[in-house]
Amino acid sequence: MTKRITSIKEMTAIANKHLQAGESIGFVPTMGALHDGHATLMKAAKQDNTVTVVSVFVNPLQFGPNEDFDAYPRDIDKDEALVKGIGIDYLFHPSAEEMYPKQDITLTVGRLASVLEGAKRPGHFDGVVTVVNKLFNIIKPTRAYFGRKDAQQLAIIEAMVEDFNQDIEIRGIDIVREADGLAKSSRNIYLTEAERLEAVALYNSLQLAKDLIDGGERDTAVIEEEITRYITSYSSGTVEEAAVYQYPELIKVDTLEGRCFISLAVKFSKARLIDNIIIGGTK
Ligand SMILES: Nc1ncnc2c1ncn2[C@@H]1O[C@H](COP(=O)(O)OP(=O)(O)OP(=O)(O)O)[C@@H](O)[C@H]1O
Ligand SMILES: CC(C)(CO)[C@@H](O)C(=O)[O-]
Ligand code: BAL
Repeated sequence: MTKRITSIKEMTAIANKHLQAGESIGFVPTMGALHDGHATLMKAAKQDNTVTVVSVFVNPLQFGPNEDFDAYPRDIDKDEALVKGIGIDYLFHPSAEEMYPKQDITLTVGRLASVLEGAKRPGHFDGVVTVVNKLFNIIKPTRAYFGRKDAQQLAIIEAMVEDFNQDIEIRGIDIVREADGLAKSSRNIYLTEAERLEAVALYNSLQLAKDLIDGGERDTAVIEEEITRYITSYSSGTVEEAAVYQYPELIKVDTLEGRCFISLAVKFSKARLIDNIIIGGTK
């Protein structure tokens, strides 16, 4: 039975009770509009831990002034049904007033946020680490689960727990995709019918890049150009970013070497989608 909790005080008391009993807490932070990608994170949390917590909170701090905070899909009852179906113990769903009564102090990420999504969405990762820190302090997880779809977010959270000496194991979970390869995302609902069909171009272009790499291509400029050419030829989307970065250092590389990922951001009429493929490593 899942218990829905909106109060920070109650959530913390429950977390303390479980930790004092020697139980482990697995935590999945989300912004709701839950889908199979989130479900995979939840199942991993359930498998690894005694107690599981999922948070649903559309965090105002990580949205820019011209972004989709108001339009972001919200349906807590539907989310609760999915969370219940998986057998999660607690659904933490605080209000913005509960989470940010004062907001006198927020965190800043620095270099890791100066590229990729951080460069395109100024302040975004400051908002993410601020809310994830608060959620970690409230829920005190033993392990926390993040999707590899948001590769830069995962790298930043890993750096945060290291820099702040937080004794929390961060687990990255592989990207869950639709049957045609499109990465599952709450924002896919913004796609028109025609764009939904075209959006498979993101995945296909990353597969094309993988084929080039498997065929020996090491020049990242060539790989980036091919991805852009493919997306532009097969969809109406605009490529905002197609770039190869070292993971987890998030340094742009000219030649493929070691653990890298190709990051892709494409803007359709309303939806801005991201995807990536990891090369030469496991994270
Ligand atoms: N397709 C997916 N595969 C694996 N993990 C995912 C997938 N989609 C989301 N996640 C992960 O779920 C967590 C919560 O993400 P979030 O609630 O923002 O969902 P989302 O579908 O990514 O939404 P958005 O459309 O805002 O990107 C994040 O760690 C994210 O990386
Ligand atoms: C981690 C997160 C829940 C913080 O608001 C969000 O950035 C997300 O859904 O990936
Ligand atoms: N999944 C990342 C959260 C965001 O786009 O704000």
